[in-house]
Amino acid sequence: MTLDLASTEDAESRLAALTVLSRQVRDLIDAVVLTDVPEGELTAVTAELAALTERLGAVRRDSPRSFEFGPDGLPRNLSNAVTGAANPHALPLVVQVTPERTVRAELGFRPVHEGPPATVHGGVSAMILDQLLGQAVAAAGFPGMTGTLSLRYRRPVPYGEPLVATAEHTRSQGRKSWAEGRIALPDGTVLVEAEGLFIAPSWWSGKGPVPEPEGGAGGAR
Ligand SMILES: CCCCCCCCCCCCCCCC(=O)SCCNC(=O)CCNC(=O)[C@H](O)C(C)(C)COP(=O)(O)OP(=O)(O)OC[C@H]1O[C@@H](n2cnc3c(N)ncnc32)[C@H](O)[C@@H]1OP(=O)(O)O
Repeated sequence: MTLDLASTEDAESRLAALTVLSRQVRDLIDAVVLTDVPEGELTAVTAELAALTERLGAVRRDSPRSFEFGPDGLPRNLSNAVTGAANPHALPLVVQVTPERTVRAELGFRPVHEGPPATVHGGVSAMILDQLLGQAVAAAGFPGMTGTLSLRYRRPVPYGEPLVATAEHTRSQGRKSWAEGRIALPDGTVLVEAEGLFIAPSWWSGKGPVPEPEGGAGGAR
């Protein structure tokens, strides 16, 4: 097999442009949440956005990009809801694997993540920790799907401030693996902590039928 370097470069260049677009859309989302412009301006911007949405939809995939290997040989998921640089919904969380095979991410929430006043929505914190714990079991060599995730919300999570999230694999038994993690202030004060059970599905080892997601397409992660 020969690698078509020109088309690989083209694909990477297009993905870089998609990443820049996603960043711009994040800025747009933030602007929408905080805007106080008059109604006429809201209506005018909405019309422009409808036109832009139509342009982007002119050529459409059936489902988001899934796991793939980047030019560096490492797996990536540019469309992931938490880590995907090419998904405007994602923070995106940038997760580092430590030499001890634990995981760590520096993060900052934004007003768009607000639940209670001046506080990050608890479901958003849960989403971040689900991803981080999942990456912790994967980094330890035991990837799986979330079976259970339990959280203890110790203090309100602020947005607009630097935070640190960490997680580590704690044990495995058969197809089940457990991990713990937390979101903390830079001084180590824990705001939310989580424990999760991750299960390597029977169908990964060909021992069971691959379930169809309820409601049709869109099940790929
Ligand atoms: C291309 C390269 C890729 C590289 C790779 C990189 C990885 C990069 C990391 C990504 C990190 C993503 C992190 C986000 C992770 C999500 O968000 S995953 C999405 C959320 N979770 C889901 O959608 C899971 C939905 N549930 C399922 O698919 C299935 O129920 C499960 C959990 C896979 C289990 O299915 P199954 O394999 O058929 O399990 P089954 O044989 O029935 O049960 C096995 C055992 O587990 C127990 N069990 C089953 N379900 C549960 C449960 N929910 N709770 C507790 N126990 C359970 C059973 O009781 C049984 O126990 P034992 O009898 O053995 O003691």
